[in-house]
Amino acid sequence: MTNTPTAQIGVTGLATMGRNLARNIARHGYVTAVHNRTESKTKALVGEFGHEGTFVPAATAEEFVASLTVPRTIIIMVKAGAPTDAVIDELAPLLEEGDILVDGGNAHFADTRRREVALRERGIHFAGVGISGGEEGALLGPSIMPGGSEHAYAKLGPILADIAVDVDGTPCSTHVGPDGAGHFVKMVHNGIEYADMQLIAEAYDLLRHGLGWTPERLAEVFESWNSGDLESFLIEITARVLRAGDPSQPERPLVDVIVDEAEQKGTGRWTVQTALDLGTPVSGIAEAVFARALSGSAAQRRAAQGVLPGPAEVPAVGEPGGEEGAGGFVDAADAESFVEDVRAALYASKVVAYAQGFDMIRAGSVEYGWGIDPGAMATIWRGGCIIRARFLDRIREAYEKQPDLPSLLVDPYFAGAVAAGQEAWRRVVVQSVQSGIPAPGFSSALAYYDGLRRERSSAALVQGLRDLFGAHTYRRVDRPGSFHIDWSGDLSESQFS
Ligand SMILES: NC(=O)C1=CN([C@@H]2O[C@H](COP(=O)(O)OP(=O)(O)OC[C@H]3O[C@@H](n4cnc5c(N)ncnc54)[C@H](OP(=O)(O)O)[C@@H]3O)[C@@H](O)[C@H]2O)C=CC1
Ligand SMILES: O=C(CO)[C@H](O)[C@H](O)COP(=O)(O)O
Repeated sequence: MTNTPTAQIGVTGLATMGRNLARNIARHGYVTAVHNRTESKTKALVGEFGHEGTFVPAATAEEFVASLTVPRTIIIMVKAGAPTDAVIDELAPLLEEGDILVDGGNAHFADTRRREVALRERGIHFAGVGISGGEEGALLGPSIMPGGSEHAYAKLGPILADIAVDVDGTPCSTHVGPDGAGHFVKMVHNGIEYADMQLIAEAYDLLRHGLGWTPERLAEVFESWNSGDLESFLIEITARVLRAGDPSQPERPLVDVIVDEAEQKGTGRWTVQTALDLGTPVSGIAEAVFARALSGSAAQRRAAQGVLPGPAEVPAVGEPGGEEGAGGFVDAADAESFVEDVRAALYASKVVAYAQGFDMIRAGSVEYGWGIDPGAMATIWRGGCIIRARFLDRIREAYEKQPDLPSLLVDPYFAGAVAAGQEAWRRVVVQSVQSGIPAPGFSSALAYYDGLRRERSSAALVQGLRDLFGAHTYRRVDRPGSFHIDWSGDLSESQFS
């Protein structure tokens, strides 16, 4: 099979994401070259969906590159890490100066920076592009976070805007910034995704054990929440999962037969690792990553069961999957107000998680000189991606009004919304502690909120301790400079600068 150069764009890597992305591109009228390491996937795509557009199948990397018009645009959609390097190593020698190579996978932004430099030396434009929306989004319109040079974006931008989902006439794709900026923002997106899911899971856990309601009844609660401030894709699919029955025994809730150990591919962990380097407290994302790790610590969990007691005075909780009204720690008469408290706690904690994520985007942008516009990120996350949510429009507005907003939490709308729910939030955290139902996302978000708003923090004592054991010095509230106490002598103070 020898291809003449007719294809406007190529996609290599035709698994879940690449296959649907290629279909999306072809459906928009682009002649699309398709290639996969294992050729059967290429044949399957063209055999099943060839009628949707003009595909140019290629059996080898050489045929694939030869089928593209010059300068070439190629999107790589393979497993992140070593597989991406392997594909780049195979393609790069076949490319020419001016060609554009796009990595649409979930790459670590540091890898993207490294690859961009290496390929730039060969005259190839490398663009790291974050794509979110899963299988369905890739086909019907994802949210796209393109990084890379202005030059690459000039050619790539219109294609990505065509295939991205549209919200209120605006495509959910915009140039994020140079080199690793797109993958950095995608990484933080996924970190927020972790935090959001953890908070939803905590809300479910508290409601389930607090009220003793069935998952099906709780699905109704989440459905009702989805018509208010919490409206989002994740709340919508929570209702779907809770409503689902076990396919092999439909009267049993699916959620009760799924092993309670959350897995992870790594983007949440990368977010936290990077946040530690940047010094940005993304406690909501960190709690979510650690909660997944704890859930997966099967041996320790087994060892602790029946050994570590819980609170003695808590009434018996209905068996998971038991009858409605089997009993929880909340009095039946208080059920409605408990549901409303949990909703308020979820919303406030979610605002904190997003505020922390946006802080991290700003910190990364400053560190790497990317010039990322946070409001533009909120705009492209309004549709297509996993964290799409009604309140992202509010976040967009907040940054439009004040681009240098110090924290989303001090925007008047969000400050008011969180203040309105804070008493309920505190009640829920107290209740979780008293009942022994862990809610690390809710409680750490509340601790962050209190840490942010208090005039004086406990860190003054930490500084005093550091000065005592290590002469690390401290600053004073009443005059500039660094100071140290002669702790082993006469307790006199000396000034260092
Ligand atoms: N699945 C999702 O919901 C999302 C995934 N992503 C990201 O998109 C990318 C693609 O994801 P997905 O479609 O799920 O596929 P996978 O991450 O499961 O990767 C499978 C693809 O990678 C190819 N591949 C693996 N190793 C190599 C190699 N050494 N050389 C060449 N090709 C290789 C496979 O080829 P072969 O068929 O020959 O094995 C196949 O095409 C990933 O980076 C993922 O993180 C982003 C957003 C959402
Ligand atoms: O990128 C995504 C969505 O935007 C994926 O859904 C994400 O990679 C899932 O991550 P994990 O398996 O770690 O939960």
